[in-house]
Amino acid sequence: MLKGPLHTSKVSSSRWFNRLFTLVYTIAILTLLYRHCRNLICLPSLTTLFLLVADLLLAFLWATWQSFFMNPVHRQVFPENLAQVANKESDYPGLDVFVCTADPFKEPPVGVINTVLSVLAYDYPTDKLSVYLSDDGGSQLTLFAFIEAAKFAKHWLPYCKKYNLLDRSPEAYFAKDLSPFPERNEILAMYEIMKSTIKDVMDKGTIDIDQFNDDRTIKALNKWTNGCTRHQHPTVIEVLLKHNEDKDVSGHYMPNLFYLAREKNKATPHNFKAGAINALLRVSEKLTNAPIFLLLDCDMYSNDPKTPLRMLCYFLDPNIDPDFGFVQFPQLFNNINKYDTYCTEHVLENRICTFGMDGLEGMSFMGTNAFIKREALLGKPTKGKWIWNEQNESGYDLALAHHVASCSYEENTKWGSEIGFKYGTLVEDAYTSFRVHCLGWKSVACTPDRPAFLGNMPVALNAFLTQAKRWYMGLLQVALSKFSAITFGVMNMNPLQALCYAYFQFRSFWCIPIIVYAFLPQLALINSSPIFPKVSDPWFSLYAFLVLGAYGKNLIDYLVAGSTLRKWWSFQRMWLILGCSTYLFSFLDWSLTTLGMSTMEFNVTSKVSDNEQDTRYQQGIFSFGVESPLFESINVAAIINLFAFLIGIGHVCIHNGRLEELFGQLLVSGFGVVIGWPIYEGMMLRSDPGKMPAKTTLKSVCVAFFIYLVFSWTF
Ligand SMILES: O=c1ccn([C@@H]2O[C@H](COP(=O)(O)OP(=O)(O)O[C@H]3O[C@H](CO)[C@@H](O)[C@H](O)[C@H]3O)[C@@H](O)[C@H]2O)c(=O)[nH]1
Ligand SMILES: [Mn+2]
Repeated sequence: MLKGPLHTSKVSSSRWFNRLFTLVYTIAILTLLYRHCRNLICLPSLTTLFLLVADLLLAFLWATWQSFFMNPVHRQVFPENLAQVANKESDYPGLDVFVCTADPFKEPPVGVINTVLSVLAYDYPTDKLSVYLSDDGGSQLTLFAFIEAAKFAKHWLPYCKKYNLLDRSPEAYFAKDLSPFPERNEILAMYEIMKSTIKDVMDKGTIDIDQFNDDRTIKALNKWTNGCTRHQHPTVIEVLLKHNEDKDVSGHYMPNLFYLAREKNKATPHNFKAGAINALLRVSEKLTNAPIFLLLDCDMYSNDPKTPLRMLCYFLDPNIDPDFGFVQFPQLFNNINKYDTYCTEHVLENRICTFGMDGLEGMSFMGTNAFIKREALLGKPTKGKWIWNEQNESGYDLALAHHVASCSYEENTKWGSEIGFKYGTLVEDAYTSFRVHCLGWKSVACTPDRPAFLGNMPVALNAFLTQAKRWYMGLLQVALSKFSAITFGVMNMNPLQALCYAYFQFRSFWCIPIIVYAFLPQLALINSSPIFPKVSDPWFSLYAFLVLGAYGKNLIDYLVAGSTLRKWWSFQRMWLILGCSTYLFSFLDWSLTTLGMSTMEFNVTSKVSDNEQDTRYQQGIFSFGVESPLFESINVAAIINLFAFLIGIGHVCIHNGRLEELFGQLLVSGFGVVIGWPIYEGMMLRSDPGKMPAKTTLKSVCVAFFIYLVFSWTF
């Protein structure tokens, strides 16, 4: 019996209010759908059909969203009680950390080094800790950078531990003006030298091996022969730091640090990040085989060295279910502005989806920041207490590790289909998580006050919309496959949990109702044709209830989640922007890929910062700047709304009695205009480099005019 708990959980008391709201709102939705069906039968029209389809989809997506509110759970961990189950550090299980990078130019190595150093310096027994860097760019430059990083680590780790620093990413640490310790300036100087050495090599783009005189470096860098490219190269595994051999400057052993570039050739699909993780799983199994691994994106540095102790509160709990599979920490970012302009803080995902799923079968895996039981990727949970194998201390077989990282290794195996991370989608994380939960594994969310990990989000609109397009296209691939949440999921997991997954998988479907409501009422308004009930009609109050209820509830959710009114407003704007662009284009991408007219591509998000864009973003100003079809569709919607609103005002001024009939449409287009303000500014009122390119604006005006003409004939 434990004296103090390792973790506790509490079901949120707000669930009763939410359940009641869901019930009342469901009745209102059904009433509206009844009205559409009745209208369609009595007075069939294309407009009613569009409204019915849009509202049916809204109802479906709304229903999936409700599942997060049915049983939210909040948990707490007590690492201070760990000593009861593991009284010495040598009782801790081994931990392998996987850090993925894919392109030294989009993901500058210095940033990746910061992530790696922040985990190498974890407060975890060094003989139990191994860090693997997966370099999917197969780049000599990255390896070079890490040879330098390994040298710096021998100074950095003892410094962190001596002063018990909280910030163990050097960049984050030096950015803060903390009270200086005696060695601070010396370490800072070393860090700056490392940075400039790497920068020089990056600027040149090649490495002159002759300049080195130590054999180990020469041997490692010589693995790149002339014909090597990022798409064609042999497996490279380098042991950069070896426990039991490499010591830091204070004489303590270092954790292991491995560099891995799996073999690539053009004939074998490499399956993007999922392929990289699977190679990591196999290689690490041959080298250190820790029972738990932590997966990190290269820009997600650790912000708290005690994080592994928090996850141990679950893994070491003697009473934990044997089907317990992973602990997910939230994805938080350190560059979000106070308006959350692009809604990249993901307030609802982090504060509602997380706890909502945690109370069902467990938080979904997010691609990074998760500590996962190795077994959870190898098959179904086994019954009985979890027993792990001790790490392989007797040395390891590097030749075997090379073998399992080769292109041909996965041929005719279950890797990617039954075991490891799953292939066939651009969102290996959401899909693998879904399949793992379907097998019966459980998970929890761990949300300490001090963020466990911090990363960066894009600060230019096109970069974010493109990144999100990749996510939603990937999710669509799952939604419309035989592993869809609403078919396979409902049959293989708690149906509410399946609905949670459906909420993500079907997100692109938002584009249909959003586009219907961004164009139909407006075009009808331009043609002075009413489509909503008159203000005096009792049906109008139903609409009013539905709209106010949805927006009001959403605002409450935002505020209860600890966010602000301003951020909520940005969310409303981005929801419509995504609906008119990203969601729509992810459908297009999905169609082209499914028809075989385009191949699936994982475009790595650039982590290079641009000062001008950063400044603009911090001021809450949109960065458009580049020509993009994603902007065109947003502009067209904005133009139509403005035009409709002005014409609508004209109609009601000329014909006194029309206000009652057209009120709903005026309101919708007026809302469009208010919410679209930054877009009008970008098109007409700004002259800085972040404005909307004139060519994009011009194209949008032409398309908007064309749509106007077509609809003028139909109404
Ligand atoms: O072929 C590839 C492509 C990407 N990556 C790595 O994958 C990570 C994520 O890539 P990024 O471009 O940063 O994508 P994001 O959209 O920011 O990533 C989110 O979405 C991904 C796909 O759903 C998840 O894998 C990530 O964990 C999640 O943070 C990065 O570390 C990359 O280096 C690879 O290792 N190999
Ligand atoms: Mn990323």
